[in-house]
Parts: sequence; structure tokens; C-alpha cells
Amino acid sequence: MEIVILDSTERIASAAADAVEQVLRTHETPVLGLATGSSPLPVYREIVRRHTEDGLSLAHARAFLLDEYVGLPHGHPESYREVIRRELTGLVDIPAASVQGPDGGADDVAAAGRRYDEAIHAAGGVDLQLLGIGSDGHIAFNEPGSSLASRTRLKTLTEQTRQDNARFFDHVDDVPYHVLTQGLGTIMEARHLVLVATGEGKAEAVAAMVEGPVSQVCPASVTQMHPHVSVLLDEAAASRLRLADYYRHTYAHKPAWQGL
Ligand SMILES: N[C@@H]1[C@@H](O)[C@H](O)[C@@H](COP(=O)(O)O)O[C@@H]1O
Repeated sequence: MEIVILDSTERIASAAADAVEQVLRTHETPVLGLATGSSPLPVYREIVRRHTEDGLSLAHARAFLLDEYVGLPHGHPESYREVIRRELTGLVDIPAASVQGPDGGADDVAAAGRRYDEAIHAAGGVDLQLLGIGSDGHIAFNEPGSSLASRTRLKTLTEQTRQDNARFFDHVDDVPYHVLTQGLGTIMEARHLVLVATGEGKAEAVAAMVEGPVSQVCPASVTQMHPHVSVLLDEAAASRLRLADYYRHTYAHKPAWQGL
């Protein structure tokens, strides 16, 4: 796990966008895993900027979303499908048909989950998966207690997550109770995980993920078992890491050609 502590959201966005750009430029059919939430938004803005100003193309890319609410009407502005279209995929040249998300509106949600895992597999797997982290240590919508081997399936949100996400809705009562989310086992099959976390509110979850035991209590801690993880943090999100100085030292002495 590589821990990168940077002094601004812009530098974090730029480092993550560099990794995405590298995949886009080196793969014939790059497969990106996209996360929602506010943490990846500066990364998406930077990708859109590079597309608009530098001609970075996503025309041959495919994209898979991490998760989706269950029960929101099709086209609801806060459905993750709509959020990602607004913030990224609708602003670049990726064909709409190349963007997939879990079908939270399916009659048989369990079958939709299985189909989604099959679709990711059929696309050759995810080359680079962007991730945020919930304040309770969830990734995608794998709440504490999630099986570390789980596949895409229905989950029930914790009250903390519903409260955290209430800011996107008129009222907390409007936040769905259920979601269809990639499982931890699904996410762990992506070839490179790039997790972005900023702000003091994430410090505890980040410390548990990076330096705590691998445990269902902090689902993000499963990433300790992944061979290629980059964790991009600002100072506030890194503030509870015991080995922060060592992570800074390692990054400062990293060979320039290595990338994330
Ligand atoms: N399902 C998403 C996660 O993928 C995201 O990581 C988390 C944190 O969001 P934010 O970055 O807004 O704090 O929110 C939601 O729960």
C-alpha cells in the first residue's frame, strides 16, 4: 500500500488524474472503475480539463460504477448513474453505452448483482478503480460487517451513512435504506486501487484502513491484502496515521519514473 500525503486537493486530483491518464494512454480498451461521493470530484474535474484542453480521450474506455441506490426512480438526480454522468462521463467523449452501473431499479436485485459481476469480468476486469472512503470505513457501500469476499449485492445502509449522504437530498428521510454495491471481493479484483480521502472527518477511518487490523469492522482495511493500492490523502485525513513521517519520506524519495 502506498500512502501519499499531499498539501492540497489540487495536487491529489492531479496525482490521481495522472494514474488515470496513464491507463487511458497505455491500454487499448481501458476499463475504469468510478466512484461517487464528493472526494473524487476534483479528480473528475481534472480529467475533464485534460480532455477539453489537452485532448485526453476516453473514447475507447469502458467504465463501471461502484454502487447505486435501490428505489430511486430512473433518472433521479442523486442516483449515482446521474451523478457520474453530470460530473464526468457526460463531459468527455466516452460513449454512454460504455458506462455501466449496478441496476438498482431491477425487479430481481440479487440477479442484477450477479449480472454486474459477470459484465465486469467479460470486460476483462477493471484496470484502475477510484475509491473514496466513508466515515465508518466503508468503500463503495460495503458497510461494517461486510464479508471481505463479497460480490455485488444488496446492502442496507447504516444510519451514519444515511446521515452523511443526507446533504445530497432535501431531507434525510429521502435517503434510500438500500443499495446495490460491488462487493469487497469484486473491488479487490481491480488491478490498481486509487483511494482519495480528504478532511479531518476521514482521519479515523483512514487510520483504521491503513494501520488497523484487517477486519469487517473497517471494510476498507481489506485493501491491505491488495498488491497495488495508492492512498492519496491531505494532511487532515492523514492526521491519525502513526507512520505518517515514514510515508512522506518514502514518497519524497520515490524514483520519478515510478508513477503511482
Ligand atoms: N458510496 C459512496 C462511497 O463510494 C464514497 O466513498 C462515500 C464517501 O463519500 P464522500 O467522498 O462524499 O465523503 O460516500 C458514499 O457512501
